[in-house]
Amino acid sequence: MRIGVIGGGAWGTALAQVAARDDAPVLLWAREPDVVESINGAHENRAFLPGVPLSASIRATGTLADLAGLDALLVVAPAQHVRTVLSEIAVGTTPLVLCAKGIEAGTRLLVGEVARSVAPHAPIAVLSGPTFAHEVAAGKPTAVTLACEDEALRTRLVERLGAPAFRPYASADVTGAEIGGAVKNVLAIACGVVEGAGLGLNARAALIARGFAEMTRFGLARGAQADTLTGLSGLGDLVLTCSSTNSRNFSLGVGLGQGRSAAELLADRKTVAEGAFTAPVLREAAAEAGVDMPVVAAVNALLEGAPVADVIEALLSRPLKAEAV
Ligand SMILES: NC(=O)c1ccc[n+]([C@@H]2O[C@H](COP(=O)([O-])OP(=O)(O)OC[C@H]3O[C@@H](n4cnc5c(N)ncnc54)[C@H](O)[C@@H]3O)[C@@H](O)[C@H]2O)c1
Ligand SMILES: O=P(O)(O)OC[C@H](O)CO
Repeated sequence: MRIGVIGGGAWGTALAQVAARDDAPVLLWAREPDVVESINGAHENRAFLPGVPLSASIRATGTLADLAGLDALLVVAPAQHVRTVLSEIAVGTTPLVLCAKGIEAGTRLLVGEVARSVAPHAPIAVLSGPTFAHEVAAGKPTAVTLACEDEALRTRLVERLGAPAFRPYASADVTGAEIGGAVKNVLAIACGVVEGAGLGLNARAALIARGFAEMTRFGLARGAQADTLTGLSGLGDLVLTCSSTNSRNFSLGVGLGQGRSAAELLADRKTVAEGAFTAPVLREAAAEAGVDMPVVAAVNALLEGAPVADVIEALLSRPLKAEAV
């Protein structure tokens, strides 16, 4: 299976490295000419994954059309740009493996739904889970959910991408795999705020648990299976992203919790904190589905400039209620 990767950020590069196991050729499209040059010339992505020696079998291109005709494409552009990049390539019936985590602004579509609308004849799969790119690229043990409704394709992808230190767990629940990754980014911002505001570890654990209840309510309303939400792409990724400043979303939250503004924190940013883009559209999608998501609402308030103390007080003064989802 000849693999192409759309997106030369940290995650696209790390996944190219996974796919290049045993010197298998991998073609990666990057938007930035310096990334193409750095990968082809120095076997390193100095801009987005510095310090990681890449396989010589990874070749980069700045021309999306070069990826046409490969056997599967890993789509690793940020969620808000997936529609544009897929519109610029003749996908046809080539399987698409969606690896971005988010919901498209305006349409409220999950990335897989965006892909279906742009490339209606392409089989869809989703790869998602607790995966810091630099750890995957360094060969540290990692497990992900690989979701695809087509059992034969799912098996081929698991076999092609799987390795002792990169373990894809198969699932047929594409929607569930996507919702975990999209929602956890917003909840990670909230956990970062707890850290930045010095609210303590009890508060962070409570936020992870109550945030997971929000993810579950929203996921079930959108057709996800409960098992997927408690798996790697849901709870697994929530725990990872809510625990470490290696997460861009958690770090953004730390800054907000320290009283800095979202505008200041997001200005001139080269890397993506998807939660900042997903938060407003998730709030809309939750309202549309009739799902209560108070932590998501709080993150939106902070991104819109509400004072940290006010937002925390509003959350803490909600009426006490039963714990059940
Ligand atoms: N980095 C990780 O550890 C990690 C892990 C799992 C999933 N992801 C997800 O992968 C996706 C990509 O993130 P990343 O970490 O690889 O990116 P990154 O933050 O390392 O780099 C930013 C990327 O955005 C691209 N970009 C910026 N503007 C663009 C535009 N107008 N059109 C197309 N592309 C544009 C850049 O070319 C670059 O590839 C995100 O959805 C992210 O949530 C990241
Ligand atoms: O750095 P973050 O917050 O985008 O998280 C990266 C991955 O999604 C973790 O699984």
